[in-house]
Amino acid sequence: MRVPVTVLTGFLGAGKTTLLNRLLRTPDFAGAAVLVNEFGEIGIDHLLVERLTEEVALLEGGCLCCMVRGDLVRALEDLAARIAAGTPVRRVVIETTGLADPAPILQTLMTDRRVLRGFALDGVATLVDAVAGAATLDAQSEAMAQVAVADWLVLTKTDIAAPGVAAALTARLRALNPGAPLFEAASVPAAALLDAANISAGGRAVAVAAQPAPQAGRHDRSIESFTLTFDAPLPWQGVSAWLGMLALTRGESLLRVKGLLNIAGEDSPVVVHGVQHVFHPPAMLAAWPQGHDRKSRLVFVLRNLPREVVEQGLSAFIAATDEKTIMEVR
Ligand SMILES: Nc1nc2c(ncn2[C@@H]2O[C@H](COP(=O)(O)OP(=O)(O)OP(=O)(O)O)[C@@H](O)[C@H]2O)c(=O)[nH]1
Repeated sequence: MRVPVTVLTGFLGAGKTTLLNRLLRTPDFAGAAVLVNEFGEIGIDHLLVERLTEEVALLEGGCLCCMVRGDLVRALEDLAARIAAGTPVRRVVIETTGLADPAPILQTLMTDRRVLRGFALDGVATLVDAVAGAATLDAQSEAMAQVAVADWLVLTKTDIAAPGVAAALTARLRALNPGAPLFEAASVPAAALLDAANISAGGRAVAVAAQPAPQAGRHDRSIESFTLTFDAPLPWQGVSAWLGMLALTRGESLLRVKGLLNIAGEDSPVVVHGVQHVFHPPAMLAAWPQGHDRKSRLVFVLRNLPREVVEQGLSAFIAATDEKTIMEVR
C-alpha cells in the first residue's frame, strides 16, 4: 500500500495553511504527515501549522523549484523509513510555496522511483484568493500554472471579497481549468479533496508534461524575499500602523508579509498576515512554540519595492510609537 500524497498549492497568502489546519482536524486527514516548502530565508509556516500532527517538516529549499526536488525526495525517503519502523502515517500533505510553479514537485511525485516505492500522488488542490486572485493571475505566471495543474480548485476569502468579484474569478478559473471541480474554502468537505484519480488525472498529466524543465536562476528578479528579526518586544501600534499603511499604499508590491511577533505586554505570540492590499486581522497563538527563542520575525516577499523602504519605514514607526508610549507613561 503506497501512502497517498495531497499537494496544496496556491499563490502567496491564498490560505493554504488555514485550510491545511482545518483539514488536519478531520477524520479524512487524521494521521497525516505534513511537508511545508517555504519561499524566504527563514520559514515560519511550520510553526503555524497547528500541532495536530507530530510529523511536520520544513523543506528549506530557498530557490524552490530548483532545489526543492532533492529535498523533497530526501524528506519522503526519511518518512518512508519512519513508516517502516512503525510510525503510523496514513497520508502526506505537501504545502508548496506560494511563489512556485508546482510542476517540478508533481514531476518528482509522479516519476521519481525512490518516491514511487512508498508514495502515490493523490491530487492537487489549488487555492485561489477571491480578493487578490485576479491581480495575481494577471501578474504572475506561477499562479496560472498552479491553476492549470489543479485537480480541485478552492476559492478562499469569498467572505471578504467585493460582490461580483468572486463570480468573475470563478468564470475565469473555469475557463483556465474546466475539468477541476471548484469549491469555496469555507464549505469544502475534506472528503471532497480525496481520490483525484476519479476525476481528472488525465488533465493533470498533460499540464505537467507541458511545463518546461526548471532552470536555476529563472525566478523573477523583481521579487525579493527577506526576514527581519527583532530581539526586543515590539510596540503593536507602530508595527500594525506601518504594515497597514504598506498594504494600503504599496499593496501591489507587497506580495506577502507574515510574522510571528513578540508584542510588548503580551505573553503569547501574535501572528500577522498581509497579502497584497489586505492586512488580515492579527491572531494570537495559545503559546510560543516549544524551543522558540521568542524573537519577532517578519518575512516579506516584495515585488519592485526596495527592502530599505520597508526597513526604514518600520524602524521609524516603531521608534515613534515607542516614544509615544514613553511620553504617555510620564
Ligand atoms: N477572511 C478570510 N481570511 C482568510 C481565509 N483564508 C485564509 N485567510 C487569512 O489569510 C491570511 C493568509 O492565510 P495563510 O493560510 O497563512 O495563507 P498561505 O497560503 O498559507 O500563505 P503562504 O504560505 O505565505 O503562501 C491569514 O490571515 C488567514 O487568516 C478566508 O477564507 N477568509
